[in-house]
Amino acid sequence: MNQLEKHTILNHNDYLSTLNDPQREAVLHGEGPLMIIAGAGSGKTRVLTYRIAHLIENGVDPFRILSLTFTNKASGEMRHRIEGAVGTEARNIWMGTFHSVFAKILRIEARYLGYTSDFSIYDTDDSKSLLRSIIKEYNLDDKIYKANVVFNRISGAKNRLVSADDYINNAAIQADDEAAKMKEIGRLYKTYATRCFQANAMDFDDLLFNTNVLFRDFPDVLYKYQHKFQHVMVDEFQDTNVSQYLITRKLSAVHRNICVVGDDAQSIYAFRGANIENILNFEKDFPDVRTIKLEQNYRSTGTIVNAANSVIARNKSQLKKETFTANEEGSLIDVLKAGSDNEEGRLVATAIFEEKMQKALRNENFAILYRTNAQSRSFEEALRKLGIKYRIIGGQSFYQRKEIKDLLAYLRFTVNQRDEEAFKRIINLPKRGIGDSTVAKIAVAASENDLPIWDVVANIGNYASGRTITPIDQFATLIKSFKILVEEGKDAYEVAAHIAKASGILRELYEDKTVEGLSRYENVQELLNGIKEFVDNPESEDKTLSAFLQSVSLLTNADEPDDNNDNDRVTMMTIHSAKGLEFRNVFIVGLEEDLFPSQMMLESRQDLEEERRLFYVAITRAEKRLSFSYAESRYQWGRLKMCEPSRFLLEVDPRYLNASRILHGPERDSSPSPLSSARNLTQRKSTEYKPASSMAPHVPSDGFVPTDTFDLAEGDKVEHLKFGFGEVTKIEVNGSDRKATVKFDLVGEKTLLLSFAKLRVLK
Ligand SMILES: Nc1ncnc2c1ncn2[C@@H]1O[C@H](COP(=O)(O)OP(=O)(O)OP(=O)(O)O)[C@@H](O)[C@H]1O
Ligand SMILES: [Mg+2]
Repeated sequence: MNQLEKHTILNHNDYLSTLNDPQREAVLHGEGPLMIIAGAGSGKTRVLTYRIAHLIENGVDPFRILSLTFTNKASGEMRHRIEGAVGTEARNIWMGTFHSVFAKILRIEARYLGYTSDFSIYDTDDSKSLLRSIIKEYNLDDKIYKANVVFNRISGAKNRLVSADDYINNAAIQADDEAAKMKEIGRLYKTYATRCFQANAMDFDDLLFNTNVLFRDFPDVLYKYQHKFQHVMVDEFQDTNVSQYLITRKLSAVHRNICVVGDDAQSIYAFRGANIENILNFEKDFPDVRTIKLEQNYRSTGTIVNAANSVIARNKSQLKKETFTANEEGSLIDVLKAGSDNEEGRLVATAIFEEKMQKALRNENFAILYRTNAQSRSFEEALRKLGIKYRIIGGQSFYQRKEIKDLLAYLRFTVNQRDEEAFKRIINLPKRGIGDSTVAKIAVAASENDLPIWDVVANIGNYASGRTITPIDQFATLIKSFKILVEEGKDAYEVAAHIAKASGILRELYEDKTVEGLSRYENVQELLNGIKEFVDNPESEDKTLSAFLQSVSLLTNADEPDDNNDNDRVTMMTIHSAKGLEFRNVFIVGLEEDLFPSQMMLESRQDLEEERRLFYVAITRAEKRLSFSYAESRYQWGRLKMCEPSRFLLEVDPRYLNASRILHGPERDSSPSPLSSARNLTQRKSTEYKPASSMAPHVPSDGFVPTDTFDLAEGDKVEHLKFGFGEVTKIEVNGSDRKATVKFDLVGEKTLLLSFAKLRVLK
């Protein structure tokens, strides 16, 4: 069963009977604003789905329903389920992410903003590359003005609806950046925005920013959509930012049928401007809102729900709500302790292997969740060695691969000859002897003369002389020949297949006989297959290249196309992209200080609380079984670094942790290959997994050791790495599960699990 089939397709008659009372009340709620703020797994998304089905069954035209979700995948699943209830009419719902839905509206209304409907969408790489060239053109110090940092500043401004001019004219807004010695952000922002506009391109933030401008400056356009959308629904409402909220509020101002669902405890995008205030503002903006509470969790075992509650209760800023479950208690949470990151990979992979065998599970029942994408490597290697298939959501996804971006850049430039980033990517690809400085000169000439880049390229004789003219002329002729195909009305596949050949991309990859070359060649083939599928799909009304580009430009990393025949894979992804999803068994890995909570999030209480919400999101993805893991050392920037268990491990009520199963790896990182160990499970178990109590003491130089390696008694004075000095007031032993209650001078009483709390006894 995959994620999709797991949810039985809605049956026309019986779906109301599968809801509890408050859920049914929400589904049947008639006109007027509705808000559901409720804990994880309580059926918010289910309510939204059934509500849409119910509206359609009662005569609401699907074209007049707008439903905003977090990933395209989530909206695909929703649509699929609604289709089961109401039939193909479900395809007409305006459903998708904020970005995809508003890109669609912006294409229709592009002319109001001075764009053509073929505008390109710059991804983050394009944006940063453009900024890098501007920073260079201005001769700014790129150690202070890092493209990444500048990009984030501009993005932050856009998400607060601050335009470049607003920025330049407002000293208060600039204060932060000036304090960071970045006085030039305003000028960079302004030039960046101008260059994007000249390139007929919008970046991700512009899709929201420009939608706001469109609705602010063109009341008749707003009027049209306000009247069109009779019902507006928003899932994951806690993560909408100001700009998204404003759009939804305006769109629902006429009919006032707005239904938002979310969970403040799962708000994890404050760094992108998401604002819990939205939830509070909603009640002000819609004083007649009907608020419905959902308190029963249907997803997870009692242990998992209680563990999650014990963690989130530590956050000061949260709305009061209770979650309980009628599901079984389930097994305790395992804690896997590894000597190194490689060993952590092996422990997790072997645990998956064993659980699969013992319970006859499938790969897709498992998910490994980490804080940062870079952590995937050790798990990938270990899973591969055990022959367990996996899929990485995010990271180097298909559409991020170089050869795919190269061909897409050709396609983009064919459709929009003002696209500066696409131009830079392809002008010398395959190599034509056109150097970076020539490319920079072309960009500057275009910018100085306020011309689209294409006008300079197509008339290069007017702007340059010498050797470079011939290859640029040839390039211009090539692009013109591609444009003719589009103008003749050829479909996306015909044009793209021709471009792949005529540009020389396919030939170059074909001639590269290395393994990487071959796989790149296959990737390009795969992209062409995808375009063919798009063209042949009866659901694609518009089969032009431009329509295809629109459909792929907003695929987020979480929206990787599933490999049809091979869905049975372990899922690996960051916690951020796991939002809204659920898996039978979940491993939360890398639970170490500075990694999770991330070092960057330790500076303020707000940041730490956001990080804790992220931990809460991770825990609540699990249905039946949850495991934590951490490594005692890992390489970072080429140096071996000792790591300390995450404070979050200590924050989970120890009642829910399976201390007797704190699984240790071998003392040193010299275990046999996991493949051979998998064949000898029983034998390996006795050598590799040692219960905590039988571990030989390993005393690091700082004197802090897991306390179960020596005797500790009530009355002992101890020092803890995080909590400081304290006195042991109680010791509890339950099998090999040992806990100590310590009264700390600074932070008060804490109950610690002795197998991983690192204490030093003061004699
Ligand atoms: N009344 C119900 N009876 C049986 N199963 C239910 C019921 N309500 C929800 N579920 C199931 O519980 C699980 C969680 O539901 P859902 O994903 O809608 O929760 P959610 O509140 O959106 O969670 P999250 O906050 O993580 O997004 C799903 O598998 C869903 O099908
Ligand atoms: Mg949900």
